[in-house]
Amino acid sequence: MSEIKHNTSGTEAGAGFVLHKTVVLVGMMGAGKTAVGRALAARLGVPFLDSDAEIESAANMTIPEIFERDGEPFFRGKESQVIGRLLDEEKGILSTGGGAFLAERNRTMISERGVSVWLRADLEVLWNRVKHKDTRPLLRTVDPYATLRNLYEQRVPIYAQADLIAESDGETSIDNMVNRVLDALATRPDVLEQK
Ligand SMILES: Nc1ncnc2c1ncn2[C@@H]1O[C@H](COP(=O)(O)OP(=O)(O)OP(=O)(O)O)[C@@H](O)[C@H]1O
Ligand SMILES: O=C(O)C1=C[C@@H](O)[C@@H](O)[C@H](O)C1
Ligand SMILES: [Mg+2]
Repeated sequence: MSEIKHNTSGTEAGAGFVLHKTVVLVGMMGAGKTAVGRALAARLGVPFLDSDAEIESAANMTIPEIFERDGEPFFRGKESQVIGRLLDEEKGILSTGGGAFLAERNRTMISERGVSVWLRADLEVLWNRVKHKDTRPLLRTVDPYATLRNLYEQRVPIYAQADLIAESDGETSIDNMVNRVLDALATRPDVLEQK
């Protein structure tokens, strides 16, 4: 990876890009925020940040353990703090947790200090990606598919407020998703400038 230079105007990355604002990936569980965010950061040679991973390492607990011991409102408080800190610390690619964009204060921080990209996927695609894993406490219900569907219906209108959208269908590889996010960012040279 090429050397990363931090300065007041942006993070100078490899491949002739300068990142002027943090790119914040939002969307449902299983949308690919973590997987695509990591690959996008590697492609651009900029830092990769993940709010779920930061919360887990700060607490030295997994997300299901935090939900179980301290409850969801406690987790949401930590999530806001971590997103605020990561947006302040350095410019990079920030993958959020699936519920992060729902809180108005988080949306305000993100729109003031970054640019949001909604990784949109159909419910069935999301379900196929999350159904085998037990790491998402909100899906630990008697009917996790119905729970996911309810969350999807409630949340889609809020994710739709993101600045940009990249579509993820069942056939799109993680690398192709990176290209789609870059295509969306091509409309925003104020965020990602190609030298
Ligand atoms: N476009 C894709 N093609 C193939 N697999 C994908 C794609 N996007 C995500 N996946 C896979 O789906 C699973 C869930 O993806 P990921 O963990 O990145 O979702 P997330 O949006 O970060 O979810 P959460 O909100 O729970 O953190 C992972 O195994 C990931 O590798
Ligand atoms: O969609 C959600 O509300 C969540 C998604 C995950 O990323 C974690 O942040 C947590 O499991 C909650
Ligand atoms: Mg994730």
